[in-house]
This record gives sequence, C-alpha cells and structure tokens, in this order.
Amino acid sequence: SLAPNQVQTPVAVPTGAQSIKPECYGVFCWTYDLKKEEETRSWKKMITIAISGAAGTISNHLLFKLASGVVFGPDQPIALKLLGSEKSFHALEGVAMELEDSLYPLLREVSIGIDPYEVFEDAEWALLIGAKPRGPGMERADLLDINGKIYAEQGKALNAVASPNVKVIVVGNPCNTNALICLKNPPNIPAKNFHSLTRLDENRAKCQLALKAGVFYDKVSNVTIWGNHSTTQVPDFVNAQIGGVPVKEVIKAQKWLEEEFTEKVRKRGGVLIQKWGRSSAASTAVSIVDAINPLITPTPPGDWFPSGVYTNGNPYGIAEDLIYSMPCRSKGDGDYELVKDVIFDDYLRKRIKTSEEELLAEKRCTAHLTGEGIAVCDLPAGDTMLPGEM
Ligand SMILES: NC(=O)c1ccc[n+]([C@@H]2O[C@H](COP(=O)([O-])OP(=O)(O)OC[C@H]3O[C@@H](n4cnc5c(N)ncnc54)[C@H](O)[C@@H]3O)[C@@H](O)[C@H]2O)c1
Repeated sequence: SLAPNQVQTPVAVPTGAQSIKPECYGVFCWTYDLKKEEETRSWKKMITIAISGAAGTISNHLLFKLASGVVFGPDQPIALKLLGSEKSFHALEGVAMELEDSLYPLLREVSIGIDPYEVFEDAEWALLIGAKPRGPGMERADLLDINGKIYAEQGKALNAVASPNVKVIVVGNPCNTNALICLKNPPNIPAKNFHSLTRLDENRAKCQLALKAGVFYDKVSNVTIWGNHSTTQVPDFVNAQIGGVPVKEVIKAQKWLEEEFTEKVRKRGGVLIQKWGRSSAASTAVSIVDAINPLITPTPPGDWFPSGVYTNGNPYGIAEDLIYSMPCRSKGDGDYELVKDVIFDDYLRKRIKTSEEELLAEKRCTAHLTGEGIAVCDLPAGDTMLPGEM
C-alpha cells in the first residue's frame, strides 16, 4: 500500500512501434494509458511545460523539481519540452537520460530539440532560461542584441505554436528587456502573460531583513523589488513588513536599510560568483518555483509578490510599455493584478526613476528587435548589469 505522499508508479502500455512519437525521448516514447490510470486516481489533465536553456546549470536544478511534483502538485502529470542550443544538444540528451533514470511517476513525456517552433508546441508554461553569457570585454549593447535576437525568435515561435494563453517567465539576462522583446514579437499572446524573474532578488531581500531583525524568513512579507533585475533594482523596505509590522519599526536603522541592505541585495549575485566561481543556479531554480507558485495559488490576504510585468496602465506613474518589477496579487488562476495600496516616499520615487531610465535606455537600444525602428544605445554610465549573472 502507498503512503499518503507517494504516487503509484504508472504502468507503461506499449502499443507497438506505431505509437512511438519521433520527437520524444527514450522511455517517454511509450504511450501510457492515462485514461485508464485516471480511473484509479484523480490526476489532473497533463500540462505541457517548455524550458529553454534546458541543458544549463539553472535548469539542471529546476527540471527535477518540476518532475517531482513539488511545483504543480502531486496530482498534476506534466510533459517537459526541452530546448537547447546546437552546442548543448548532447548535454540535453544527458539531461533527458537523467530524467528517465529518476522514475518520476508524474513525468509523462520528455522531448528535446533545438528548434523553438517544434519544442514550444502546445506549451502552457514557457520558462525561458537559455541565453548567451556575457563574455569578457563584451559591451552591454552587444549582450542586449545577442540575447534580444534569441528572445525575439522565441517570442515568434511561442506565438506560432504554443497555447494562446501560455504563461512565460523570462530568466535569461538581461531578463526584463528580453521579456519585453519576447512579448513584442507574438501579437496573439496577451502582454500580461509575460514575466521577468525578480523572485531571486525578493528572496535575497527577505533573507537579509530576517538576518538583521533576528527572525526567521517566514515572518517577512510584502517585499517588493521595483524595476530592473540589475544593480539599479530597488528592494523596498518602506512597504515591507516583519511579523505584520512595518520593517522600519522593527529595524530602526534607516542608514543600514538605505545603504547596506540595498547594496547587499543588489550585489548579492556578484558576491556569490566571487565565492562560488559561478553564478547562482540552485537558488535561482528555487526562485523560479517561487515565482510560479504565487500565480497558481491565491495570494495570502494582505501580502503580495513582485514580478517583472508589463507596465500597461500601472498605478505608480512608471513609464508605460516596459517590463518592470512591481507588486502583484493573484487569485491563483495564472493571472495577477497590481497592488494599489503602496506607500511612496522620496527615497523610493528617486530610485524607481533611475531603474526606469535604465530600462528605457535598454529599450531604445533594442528598438530594432521590437519593431520600433533604429536602435540608439545611450545606456546610462556605470555598469549596472549584475556582474557575472550576465
Ligand atoms: N533573473 C535572474 O534572477 C537570474 C539569476 C541567475 C541567472 N540568470 C540568467 O539565466 C541565464 C542562464 O543561466 P545558467 O547559469 O543556467 O547558464 P548556463 O550557461 O549554464 O546555461 C544556459 C544554457 O542556454 C543554452 N542556450 C544558449 N542559447 C540558447 C538558445 N538560443 N536556445 C536555447 N538554449 C540556449 C546554452 O547552450 C546553455 O546550455 C543567464 O542568462 C543568467 O544570466 C538570471
């Protein structure tokens, strides 16, 4: 008999060579009789999740979380569609082999490929992680162009073959502008469905506030990361709470909050690279799970979560037509609404503006990829892109 947290292993029903789908991988090519299994348990309808950069370091942590059921639930069978680059195709096969060998009952299909028009077919979630790293001496404008082209193409592919209501989370950097480019290319997918990942920054901010206040992380709520996933981001201690009380009433150290806390969160990625020798991967994968979760579960009353979303009709006066991280609430249906009751002071306003200016400059620099004419790269002085996470 099965313990309550176990799921019965499915029985593969091979129905002959004709049932083997050419695009699938290994054991996942067998056709399972899902209908028959549904009679014995109450599984939901299978969902399809596409992941780009699937042979990369972040994905290597993320895929096993998705397959285990901790993200979408123990009654949610999934199909994984893994997109790699030509260079990473062999590694992608290795990833699929490891998924096979993990015997996850909920993982019903795995397919791998390098053509987004094939891999993104019917995707209901697209977790776009694949990107070129910023090489030594590479200018920011070059990185925006190289990765922007990848995201323009993937946006077009999503538009052509994914589910029309696909939810897209862009992780590959520079993730806000990549997400904007991606959403500009598919005319049929609502702009509201596109997110850039700032959940890692939120988690880092919560950790630092918990450390300073001497409480566990779960006491910290209402943390917003405003703006770009870069060193201009604004971790908001003005609206954040600890145990339901404003942070400023618990941590009575304004200078620490304004300077040390803000710098620590903004530069955490770079410091981690100095220690680890590579960019954060495990905690990024965890933060992708943490970014999906608030979209599929109702936000607890009074709380919110930040996400890089489209600034169409935002109540904060931030320039329209950007992907900018702002506080959101969700009913758990995959959609979200922006939070209206936030406090602004001069400190926040000024910094929110700086991040906005950076994103506007990134947008001008990628105009050729969004259909808005000739690109002009007047990026602000000082390298504000997260060191090493590029
Ligand atoms: N938003 C965030 O909070 C955050 C945090 C950490 C890292 N990142 C970013 O995530 C991205 C991935 O990081 P990683 O550590 O997994 O890198 P990685 O280099 O280990 O993996 C990236 C993978 O993407 C693949 N790839 C490149 N171009 C591709 C394309 N056109 N289509 C599909 N796949 C392609 C590469 O072959 C590689 O396997 C980077 O851009 C990094 O800067 C974002």
